[in-house]
Amino acid sequence: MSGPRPVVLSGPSGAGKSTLMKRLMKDHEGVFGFSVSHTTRNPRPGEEDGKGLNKLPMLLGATLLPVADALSSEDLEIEAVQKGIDNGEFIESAEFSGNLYGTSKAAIEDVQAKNLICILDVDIQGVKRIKETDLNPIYISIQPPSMEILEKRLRDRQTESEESLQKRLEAARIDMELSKEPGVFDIVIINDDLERAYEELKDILNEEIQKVQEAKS
Ligand SMILES: Nc1nc2c(ncn2[C@@H]2O[C@H](COP(=O)(O)OP(=O)(O)O)[C@@H](O)[C@H]2O)c(=O)[nH]1
Ligand SMILES: Nc1ncnc2c1ncn2[C@@H]1O[C@H](COP(=O)(O)OP(=O)(O)O)[C@@H](O)[C@H]1O
Repeated sequence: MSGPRPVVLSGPSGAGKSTLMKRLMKDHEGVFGFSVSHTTRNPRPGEEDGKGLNKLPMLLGATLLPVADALSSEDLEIEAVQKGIDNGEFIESAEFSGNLYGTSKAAIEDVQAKNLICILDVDIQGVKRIKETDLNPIYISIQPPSMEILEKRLRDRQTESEESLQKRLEAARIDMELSKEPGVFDIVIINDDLERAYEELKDILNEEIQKVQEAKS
């Protein structure tokens, strides 16, 4: 299959991946599609199940399984995701900050079937797992200018409890180190000034964007 290459966007929570991705999708209508992740994390206000532009639509695992009195609905969701993973329905999965996240093969196929550039937002563990597959995406890391600025952005976003925020900062330290390893990412973009970071992102994707636009015209 010779559709457009997918794009993996990775980097610490709070680095600005969603902000950049939403802008990219808005400015290039009909070019990108988002690989909708499955997760056991609780939805944030404004996030809706199964809707592409909302960051992380949830897998309502409980609806996929027979009712089991002994299990809470959260357990059922975890079990459903785990079952999908065990059945080989996921290209990758990882635990992040106490929650399970995964990319189903169907999520990617849905986007690729429309000949769109598939964007995957995954953590560094996901990047490593995707490297073992034949997906062949462009690997992009979005990094904050510093830990201090990252913490401020995460606090200002007001989406996390103190505990969740600390877990994200801990994961960010690891991510920032690993992203420096040569050969992991095609490009590391420091999201200091949003405009400049966005221009850099568009530049690296320019060739694939043009391919999709030409195929449509
Ligand atoms: N491996 C993997 N990581 C994911 C997936 N979806 C989201 N993530 C990562 O999980 C982390 C937390 O994501 P999220 O809960 O959306 O929080 P946010 O990044 O702070 O908005 C981020 O590093 C995401 O890149 C997925 O399907 N697989
Ligand atoms: N370049 C930037 N300058 C200042 N604030 C930013 C910048 N990029 C993103 N933000 C803000 O930082 C917060 C985290 O960004 P977000 O896109 O949610 O990160 P991620 O998806 O990587 O977790 C958001 O509140 C966003 O508005």
